This record gives sequence, structure tokens and C-alpha cells, in this order.
Amino acid sequence: MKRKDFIKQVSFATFLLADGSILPAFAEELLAKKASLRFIVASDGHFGQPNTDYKAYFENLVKHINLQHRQQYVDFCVINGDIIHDDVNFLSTAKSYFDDLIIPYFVTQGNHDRATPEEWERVWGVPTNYDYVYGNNAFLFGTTSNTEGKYLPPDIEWFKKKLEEHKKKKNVFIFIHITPVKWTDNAVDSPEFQSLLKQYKNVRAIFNGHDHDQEGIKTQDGIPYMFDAHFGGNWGTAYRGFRIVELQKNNTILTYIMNPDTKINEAVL
Ligand SMILES: Nc1ncnc2c1ncn2[C@@H]1O[C@@H]2COP(=O)(O)O[C@H]2[C@H]1O
Repeated sequence: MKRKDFIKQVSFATFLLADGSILPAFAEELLAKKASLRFIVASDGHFGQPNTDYKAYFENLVKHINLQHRQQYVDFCVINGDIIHDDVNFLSTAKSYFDDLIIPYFVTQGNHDRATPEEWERVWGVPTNYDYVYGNNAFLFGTTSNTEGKYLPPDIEWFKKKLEEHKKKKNVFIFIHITPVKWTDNAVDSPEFQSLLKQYKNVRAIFNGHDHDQEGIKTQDGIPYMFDAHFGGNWGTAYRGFRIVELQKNNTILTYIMNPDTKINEAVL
């Protein structure tokens, strides 16, 4: 058989699976390329902020995340802080919108989420600092504020303990609302946190909200810090969107913003 004919035949070949079903070769190729993990990060909904259409922002986010999941499997999503706007009574109403998500979700506390640790845990069922293990990946979710809405660095002792506990994991992803590097006016510079991260080569990315006008990726000590614009609130990028992150089979990260209908700012890390 000539090489050309052989290639043609292979590309139209089928594979007989163990259960007797047949998988076309191209489908097998697609499966091989599929991301091993896909998640969404969205920040700054500011539920209850006066003069904003906050109910519509929450409905739109949930609609778009569910749509993404139907188009391409999404393992979970993270709402990275400033879920509500100051009044703690909004917290359970905001949660009722997220409960319409058809995928699991995680939350972090931002400076407008003015809840005590007890109030936070009562609504979400998790503390203000917590971790989640998914396969060989660890996800660390940390608070950067308190009941008064103070801008704070992450809890160094908690992160030290968790980074040590997960040092054998292939990848660690960290979610904190306020940027711990002084790139923006509203960041909280934390050299201690930065030098802690440097010691753990499996830290693959930090995700930040807070700066609604930031939609890109900044790098410190070789670690990417990813922003995701905002999905609510009264200022920031012209669109209200979110970030999608795909961990590929070869462990590279493919990430992009949905604005929320179009894919923008694609990057491979
Ligand atoms: N264009 C802007 N409009 C409103 N707030 C802004 C703007 N640019 C920066 N900020 C600040 O960014 C901060 C982000 O956190 P806060 O919502 O607590 O408060 C916000 C403002 O102080």
C-alpha cells in the first residue's frame, strides 16, 4: 500500500472498544487532546451594590457558565471574592443564584464580603481558608479581608502549612481576591507571601480579582498571576466576563477570557 493510501485509510479507521461499541479514529484523537481539567474563575459580582443591575449580572454569569459546561465539560468554577457589596444579609441571596450552577463551585472572601468567619461558614459550608484536592492537583482558597472590609495579605501560616502538605502534588492553584504584589493601587504588597510561593515549584498560578480593570496575566518569580476582569460592580473593563483555565494532558495551561460571548486574551503557560 502506498503511504498516501495508508494515511487515508487510518484517518477513516475505527476502533472497537471493550464494550463492543465503535469509536471513529478522529474521535479518539480528539479525546487524546482533551484537557485533563477545565475550570472557570469569575470575580467581583458585588451583589446589592446600589445603582447596578446586580441580579442580571448574577443571572448572566450563571447562564454563561452553564452554557460553557454544555459546550465543553467544565469541572468546577471559582467565584473569587466580592460576591456581595458590604451588607452580609446579601450573602445567602447571592448563594441562591450560584445554586443554579450545574457544576460545583468554590468561593473566596473579598473585601466587600463583610462576614465574620462564622457567618461565612454558615452560608457556604466552608471556612474562609480551605483547600480542595482534585486528582493530583491542590486548590487553595484564601481570604484577604475581614468583617471590616480591610485589605489584608493572605494568611501566611495557613498557606505555609498547606503548601507543605501539598508539596508532592503535581500542581497547586491559589485563589485570593486581593493581589499580593504591588502592581496596582489597590494591591497589598506581601513580600513574605511572594517568597513563600517561590519555595514551591508546583505552584502553577495565582488567581486574583479586586482590580476590575485587570484582564491579563502578570508574572512574579516565574509564577503567573491571573486576573479575570469582573462580572458585576460599577467599574472596570467594558465587558462583564470570566476566565477559563484548561490544564492540558501535557500539563501546560491554556487560558483565556470569555467577554462573555467571545474568547479573548488567550495564553499558553
Ligand atoms: N474606576 C474606578 N472606579 C471605582 N473604583 C476604582 C476605580 N479604579 C480603582 N478603583 C478602586 O479599586 C478598588 C477595588 O476594591 P474596592 O471595590 O474596595 O474599591 C475600589 C476602588 O477604590
